[in-house]
Amino acid sequence: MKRVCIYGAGAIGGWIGVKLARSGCEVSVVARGATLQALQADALRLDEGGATLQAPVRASASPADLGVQDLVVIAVKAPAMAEVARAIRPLLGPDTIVLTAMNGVPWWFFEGFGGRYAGTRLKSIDPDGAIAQAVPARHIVGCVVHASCALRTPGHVQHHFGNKLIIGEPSGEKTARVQQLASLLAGAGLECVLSEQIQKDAWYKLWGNMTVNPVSAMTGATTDLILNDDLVRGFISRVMLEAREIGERVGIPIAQQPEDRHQVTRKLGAFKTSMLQDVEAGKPVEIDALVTVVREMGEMTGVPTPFTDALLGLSRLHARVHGLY
Ligand SMILES: NC(=O)C1=CN([C@@H]2O[C@H](COP(=O)(O)OP(=O)(O)OC[C@H]3O[C@@H](n4cnc5c(N)ncnc54)[C@H](OP(=O)(O)O)[C@@H]3O)[C@@H](O)[C@H]2O)C=CC1
Ligand SMILES: CC(C)(CO)C(=O)C(=O)O
Repeated sequence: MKRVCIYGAGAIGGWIGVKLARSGCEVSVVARGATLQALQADALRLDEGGATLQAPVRASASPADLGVQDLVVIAVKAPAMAEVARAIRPLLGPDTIVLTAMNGVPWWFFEGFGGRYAGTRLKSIDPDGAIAQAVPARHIVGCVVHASCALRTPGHVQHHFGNKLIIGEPSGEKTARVQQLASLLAGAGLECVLSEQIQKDAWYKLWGNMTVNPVSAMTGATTDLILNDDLVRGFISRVMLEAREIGERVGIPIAQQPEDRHQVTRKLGAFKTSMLQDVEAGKPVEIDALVTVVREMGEMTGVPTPFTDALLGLSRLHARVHGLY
């Protein structure tokens, strides 16, 4: 697995890209705007543990310039996926793996999983099926990112904490290719965990950030302030109980109480969520992949979602008023 393309060299894509390039992969990048300019002039850079690591990469706005890859890492924010789908084709050969390093419920969630819901297309994620058509499910390996990175400047990433990528085939099978990919990522210095059921890992992460992220986006509050406010914490716990019931019905039960999950988030301290960072940067927010989709899955499974609906209505309105949705 030598030829690797990072689609979206922001905080997470840049972090993974530098790691893979320095472990011997031939890394290219699909980028645009200021990031493209920066990477055509200079190396991709990563500040980590007091050192700056550099990796020269081939950057283009056009996937056709980069050609068929062994591995494509998609690390854009969810609202950018429709555009990625329109352009990604030249990167995909018959054996290309597409690793989706993104938060939220991915478009392939019910591929090879979900019992009676198997194969369901989530309209809030992939309204017309164009994403699934552009990236056929056979290419997908799922990925849940447990790390925090931010952009210092375009093409220059600051790693904050966490080094873990949980990966897995949507079917849960331990295929040769997923094991090979896990070795590649581990060889690049990333802690790589092979999941039994990647949908469950994605859902557990979502269980925390589907609430804290939009509340932070609306209020400007860091995670500590959100969890220290009894009324806000009570509200988001009610949203989480709805999501937990939905997860139970689709086959991904969570054997925890919302308070247990809050303890995980509390460990982050006074942390600005990625959605708050997006609001501050004037970038589109990942509301559909984090919240709208839970409402959709509530309708699908017959779980009433009054608290989720309130959170969605308010956060969507906030984002619309600020031109971010
Ligand atoms: N940052 C973090 O710590 C964590 C992030 N995540 C998740 O990882 C995913 C990526 O997040 P993050 O790295 O923070 O996001 P960033 O916004 O930092 O990076 C996304 C990058 O994708 C680029 N991009 C978007 N559309 C295109 C396009 N059509 N062509 C080329 N490049 C494109 C953006 O370019 P441009 O700047 O021009 O828009 C940007 O450089 C998200 O789902 C996020 O929720 C998960 C865990 C932690
Ligand atoms: C803050 C955290 C870790 C949980 O809400 C997160 O996932 C994010 O910032 O996107």
